[in-house]
Amino acid sequence: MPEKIKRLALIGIGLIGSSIARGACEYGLAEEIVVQTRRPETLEAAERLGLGDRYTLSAAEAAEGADLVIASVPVGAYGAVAEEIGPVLKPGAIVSDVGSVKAAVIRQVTPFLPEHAHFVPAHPVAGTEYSGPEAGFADLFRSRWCILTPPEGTDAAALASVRAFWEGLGSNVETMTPEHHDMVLAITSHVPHLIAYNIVGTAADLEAVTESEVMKFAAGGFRDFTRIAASDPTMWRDVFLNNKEAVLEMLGRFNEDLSALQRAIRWGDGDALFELFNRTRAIRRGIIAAGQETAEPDFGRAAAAKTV
Ligand SMILES: NC(=O)c1ccc[n+]([C@@H]2O[C@H](COP(=O)([O-])OP(=O)(O)OC[C@H]3O[C@@H](n4cnc5c(N)ncnc54)[C@H](O)[C@@H]3O)[C@@H](O)[C@H]2O)c1
Ligand SMILES: O=C(O)C(=O)C[C@]1(C(=O)O)C=C[C@@H](O)C=C1
Repeated sequence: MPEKIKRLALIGIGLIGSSIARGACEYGLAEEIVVQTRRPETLEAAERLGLGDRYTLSAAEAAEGADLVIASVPVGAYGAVAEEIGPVLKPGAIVSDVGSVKAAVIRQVTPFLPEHAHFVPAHPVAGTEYSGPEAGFADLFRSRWCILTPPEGTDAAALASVRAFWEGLGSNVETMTPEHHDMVLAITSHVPHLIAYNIVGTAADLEAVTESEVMKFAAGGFRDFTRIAASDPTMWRDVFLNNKEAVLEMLGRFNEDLSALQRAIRWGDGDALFELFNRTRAIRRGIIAAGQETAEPDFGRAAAAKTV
């Protein structure tokens, strides 16, 4: 059991912030939780759901006197949050985030934090296509990776404290550089989302495919793409704008491999197609065998449905 955080401030209380609140409460990780969000309606929803002990619309008020501040806002908004909370952070306060992109968030946040505070960037690699405080659930992070990307010279005790917090939520914690994180996540998360947005957009644009037909025949693969393509537009706009280089690099590789597949189809090269499909099937089976995924993933839908 990690040492309890005395005062935990949560800035932003959507899917991720509210899941942290629920998990921290369920696993007894904090003595007091202060919840902040910008919109009164969202704050009221958080209060109705009992996600914290105190509620405020001011990030500075939430962060004042907090031992650990975790911001869970869109990737493009962390700088503004840091600017607001920087002046009120107490000596030794730890600031963290959950952004899906790391280098850009570190660039935004660092200039606004005082010397006496510690910044430990984090990214829980767990989510769903839902957003808002109702969508969260305590076990979202259980058995999922949480990647910490501490800048050089990060205070060891602050790093240990953030690691213990995420382990307390059930995550497996790994550390890496922000640049490496952004490259890995570009291919495992960001490009897959772009592909989903693109294929659903293309299908919807095709004249012959009316919206009702898209829904009517969306039973298998396409339906899975529509789930991903339902993810929050603000969040994903910010991810692509802030991980531009890595995404463009991975898209280049992706396009080359897609052209090779196009060529194999054009020239009837069944062996090339079979070899790739066989290899990718083995990858999926390896993931299931390693216990990282069930054969029929539910992506937290059952848990989210209970709370909505
Ligand atoms: N959704 C996922 O699957 C997932 C997974 C891991 C990490 N993340 C990261 O978590 C963060 C939050 O995502 P989420 O899914 O909880 O989103 P969400 O839309 O459910 O919640 C976002 C929260 O940020 C607040 N917010 C929105 N714009 C803001 C702004 N300009 N300034 C201050 N606050 C603002 C909203 O009021 C809300 O409280 C993002 O950085 C995202 O990259 C998301
Ligand atoms: O399961 C989903 O719906 C997700 O998209 C979660 C997912 C992912 O790509 O794996 C999305 C973005 C986050 O930064 C981390 C996790």
